[in-house]
Amino acid sequence: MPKFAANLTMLFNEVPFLDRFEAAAKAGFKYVEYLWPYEYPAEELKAKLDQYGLKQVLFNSLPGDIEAGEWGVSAIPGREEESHKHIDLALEYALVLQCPTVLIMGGVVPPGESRAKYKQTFIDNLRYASEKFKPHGINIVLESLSPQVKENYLMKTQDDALEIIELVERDNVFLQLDYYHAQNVEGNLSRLTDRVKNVLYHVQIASVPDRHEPDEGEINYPFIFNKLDEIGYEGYVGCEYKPRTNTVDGLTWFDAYKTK
Ligand SMILES: O=C(O)C(=O)[C@H](O)CO
Ligand SMILES: [Mg+2]
Repeated sequence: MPKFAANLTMLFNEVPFLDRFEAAAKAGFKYVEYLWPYEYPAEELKAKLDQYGLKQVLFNSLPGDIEAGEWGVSAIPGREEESHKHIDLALEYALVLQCPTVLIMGGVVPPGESRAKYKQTFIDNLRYASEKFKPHGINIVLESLSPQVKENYLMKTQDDALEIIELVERDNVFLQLDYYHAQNVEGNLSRLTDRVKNVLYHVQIASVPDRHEPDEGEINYPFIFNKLDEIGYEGYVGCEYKPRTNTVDGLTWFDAYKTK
């Protein structure tokens, strides 16, 4: 049975961020993820995790200048030094938070720019991250994003991410499969799950088309959860969705999976 992680960036927005740890624990979650921890001292977040008996299972490297449309700098030629600073900072936080996995954000490839150059830049920076994280047993994941969320992001299909994982040639770089994006871009989710299973390390879920709770829309998540069990997936499943109304009211789907 999947191990579900509350995504505190998307869930429990009814309360301030630092109160979401308690809310998630009260709702029955044992694991949490969120996009970026950097607004708070790592020690303060670790104290929250400990206070509510939660394990942090994922967070991301910094996104760069979101206002300017950036979504990661590690794929952007000329920003290598900044990328390495982001990676070093992510390592600092991962060690304090005892978080086993970091998503390294690649970046947007502006129209007219060489995708090949961005891809090679990302590969080089991932190798840097791999070397830094390896001694601490921390793994890296890459995620492909649908154009309606982030147009011209370096990785759109799962094959885009698989290609980079292969080219990086490091044994601590894996795939984060977000079924919301995968359904929007390519569908065929059960066969896709089979195809990526050897490098599948983190999963995220949300309904399609509205990115709400996994109990509506065009994806049959109970079937997907059984599929993940079938392939022996032992990672986490991040609940990265926008609640229809109130987070807790929308968690009825979770009742069947909550570890008592
Ligand atoms: O956008 C998503 O689906 C993510 O999981 C990343 O955290 C940010 O792109
Ligand atoms: Mg995601």
